[in-house]
Amino acid sequence: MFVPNFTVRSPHVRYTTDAIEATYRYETTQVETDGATGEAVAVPTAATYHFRTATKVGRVGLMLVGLGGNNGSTVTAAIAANRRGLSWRTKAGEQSANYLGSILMSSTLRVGADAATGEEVHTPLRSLLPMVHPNDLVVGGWDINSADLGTAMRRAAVLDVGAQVQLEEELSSIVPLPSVMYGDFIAANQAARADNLLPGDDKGAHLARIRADIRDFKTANDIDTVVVLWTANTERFAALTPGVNDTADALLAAIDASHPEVSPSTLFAVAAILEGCPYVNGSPQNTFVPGAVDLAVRHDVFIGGDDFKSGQTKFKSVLVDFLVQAGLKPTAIVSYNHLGNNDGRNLSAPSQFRSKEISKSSVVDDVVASNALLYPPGPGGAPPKGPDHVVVIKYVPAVGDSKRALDEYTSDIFMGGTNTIVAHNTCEDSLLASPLILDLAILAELSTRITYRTPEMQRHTHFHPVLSLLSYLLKAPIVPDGAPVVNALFKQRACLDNLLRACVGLPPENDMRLEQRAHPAQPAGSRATAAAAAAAATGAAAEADAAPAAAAAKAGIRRVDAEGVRPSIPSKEFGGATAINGLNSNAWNANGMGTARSGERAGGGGAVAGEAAAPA
Ligand SMILES: NC(=O)c1ccc[n+]([C@@H]2O[C@H](COP(=O)([O-])OP(=O)(O)OC[C@H]3O[C@@H](n4cnc5c(N)ncnc54)[C@H](O)[C@@H]3O)[C@@H](O)[C@H]2O)c1
Ligand SMILES: O=P([O-])([O-])O[C@@H]1[C@@H](O)[C@H](O)[C@@H](O)[C@H](O)[C@@H]1O
Repeated sequence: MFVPNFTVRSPHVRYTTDAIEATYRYETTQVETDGATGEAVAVPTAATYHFRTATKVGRVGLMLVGLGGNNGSTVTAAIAANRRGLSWRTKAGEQSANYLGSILMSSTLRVGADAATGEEVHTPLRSLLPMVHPNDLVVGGWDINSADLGTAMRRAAVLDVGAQVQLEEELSSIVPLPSVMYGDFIAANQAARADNLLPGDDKGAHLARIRADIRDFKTANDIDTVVVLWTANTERFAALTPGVNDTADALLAAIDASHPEVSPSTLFAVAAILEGCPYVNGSPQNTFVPGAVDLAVRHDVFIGGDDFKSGQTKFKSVLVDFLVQAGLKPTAIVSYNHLGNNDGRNLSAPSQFRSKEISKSSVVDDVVASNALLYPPGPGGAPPKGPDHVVVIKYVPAVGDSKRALDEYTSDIFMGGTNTIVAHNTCEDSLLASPLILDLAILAELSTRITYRTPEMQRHTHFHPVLSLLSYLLKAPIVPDGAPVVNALFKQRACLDNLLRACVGLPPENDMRLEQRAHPAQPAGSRATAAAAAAAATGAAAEADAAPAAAAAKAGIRRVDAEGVRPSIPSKEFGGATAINGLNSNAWNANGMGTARSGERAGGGGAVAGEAAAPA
C-alpha cells in the first residue's frame, strides 16, 4: 500500500502552526567492558529527546562551486527540465524529465502496517518532514571557467540533445561568478580552463568577495537559506600545518596572510560558514581541515562531506557489507574505472588521483572493523588486515562522461573455497552524481530547521555542525570528533530514515514484525490487532483485548465507517493504491473523516484535519 503522506496521532506528537514537535524515547545499548578480564556487559539504556522541526521552508538557494562543470550544468539543467515538465524524443522513444537517483524524490520508506489489513504501508521519504522541492531551488554559483551554462551543458555532453535544445536558452542566461585558483591544488591540465578568476592573489580579499557574492545572491533572489556545495574539481590534500589550519583563528589568519596551504575549497567553506550557510564538499579532498571544523562549531553552521557516493563506490559499500555479513571473507577488491570527462582529466594527475584513491578505499573500513572473526586485530591491538584493495582510474577521453567501472571481489568461503564476483557498470557519471547534489542540499536545509532538547538541556539546539546525517550520499563521510565512521550503505540509510521518523515521533524501523510471528498466528490486520493498536496509541490497551470495537469507540476513535474497515478502494491518483485524494481509505480519526495533511495532498491545500495531539 502507498500513501503520499500521513500524519501521526500520538500523545507525544504535536502539529503547531509553525512546527512539528515530538517527544521521542531513544533506546540503545551500552556495553561495559573489562580490559583485564575481557568481560562485557550489555546495558539497555533510554533517553528522551524533544524534537522540533520548523515547518516553514522558505526560498532555498543552491550555490555551486564548479557550476559550469559536468555535474553543475547537468543538475541545473535537470531542475529546469523538471520544473518545465520537459520531455523529448530519443531513439528509444519519448523521455520525460525525472529525479531518478534522488532518495528524497524517488525512494520510499515503510510507515508501518495497515491497521485493518496488516498490509505494508509505504510513503515517499520526502513526506516525513516538510522539505524544499528541487523544482523550487534557486541555483547559482562560481566557476574558474566563464562559459555560460548553455555552453557548459553542450560541452558536458551528458544530456540528450533533445533536452539540451529545449534548455539552451534558459541555461545560457546563467553565467558563473568568477572564482579562485591557487597553486597546484587542482591539476595543471586545468589551467587552460581558468579564464574566470578573481583578480590578484589576496586570499583575504577573495574571501570577502565570495562572502559578498553569497549575500548578493540571497538579496537578488529573495532567498531565506543558501546552501553552498562544492562540485568543482578534486584538489590535492592540504598539508595539515600547526598555526595555519589547525584552529579557526589560525585559519582566518592564514587566509589574511594569503598562506599558500589554504585551498580554494577551504576558502569557500570559510566564506559559507561566516555567512551562516551550510557547506557540502562533493569531492574527496580534505577541505575540512581542523580549523574549518573549529570555525563551523564556533558559528554553529553545518558542514558535510566528502565526495559524492554515486556509483562504483556505492556498489562497493553494499557488496562488501553483504559478503562480510554473510560470514564470507573478502580478500581482494580491485576497483577499476576509466572515464573521459574533465573530472577524469583532472584525476589523471597523481596528487588529485591520490585524494580520490583515499576516499574510494576507505569505504570498507567500518565493515572490516565490525567482524573480528574474519579480520582479527593485528599484533598488539593493531588494526586488522583487511582485503587487498586496489583503486584504478584511467582517463580515456573517447568515453566522455560515460564512466566504465569494472570491479572484482574475491572472497574466502567455506572449507578453503574461493568466490569471485565481477561487476561491470557503465553510466554517465554526472547522471548519478546530480541527484545526490539535490539530496545533499535539501537535507542540509532541512537540518537547519530541526532542533532537539533533552530534559537536561535548557533550550533546543541543532545537531552537531558536522552533519554526519549526510553519510549515505558520501564516500568518505566526515563525522564529529570521536564518532565512528559508518560506510555500510544500508546502515547509513537506516540512520537517516529513523532520524526523520523520530522527528515525527515514530519508532525506528526494526523489521521485527513480531505481530506476524505470534502463535497462534493473529490473522494479518485482525480487528483485535487494529483495535489494540488504536487503543494502545491512546493508552486504553488493557481494554482492547476484551472488546475491540468498544475500546476503539471509548478511545474516541471511530472507524471511517460504522460497519468496520472499508475495503481498500483503489484510486486512480495512486495507481490502485488504497488512497483517495491523499487520504488513506482506512484512516481513523475522531471525526470519522479521513486524516490529511496540508501541502502535498492531491488537490493541495487544506489544514491538518482532526484535533492536534496533546502537546509533547
Ligand atoms: N559521479 C560523479 O560525477 C562524481 C562522483 C563523486 C565525486 N565527483 C566529484 O565532483 C566534482 C565535479 O565532477 P564533474 O564531473 O562535474 O567535474 P568537471 O571537471 O566537469 O567540473 C568541475 C568544474 O569545477 C570548475 N572548477 C575547478 N576549480 C574551481 C574552483 N576553484 N572554483 C570554481 N570552479 C572550479 C571547473 O572549471 C569545472 O567546470 C569532481 O571533484 C569529482 O571528483 C563526481
Ligand atoms: O562512482 P563512484 O566511485 O562513487 O565515484 C566516481 C568514481 O568511480 C570515479 O572514479 C571518479 O572519477 C568520479 O569522480 C567519482 O568519484
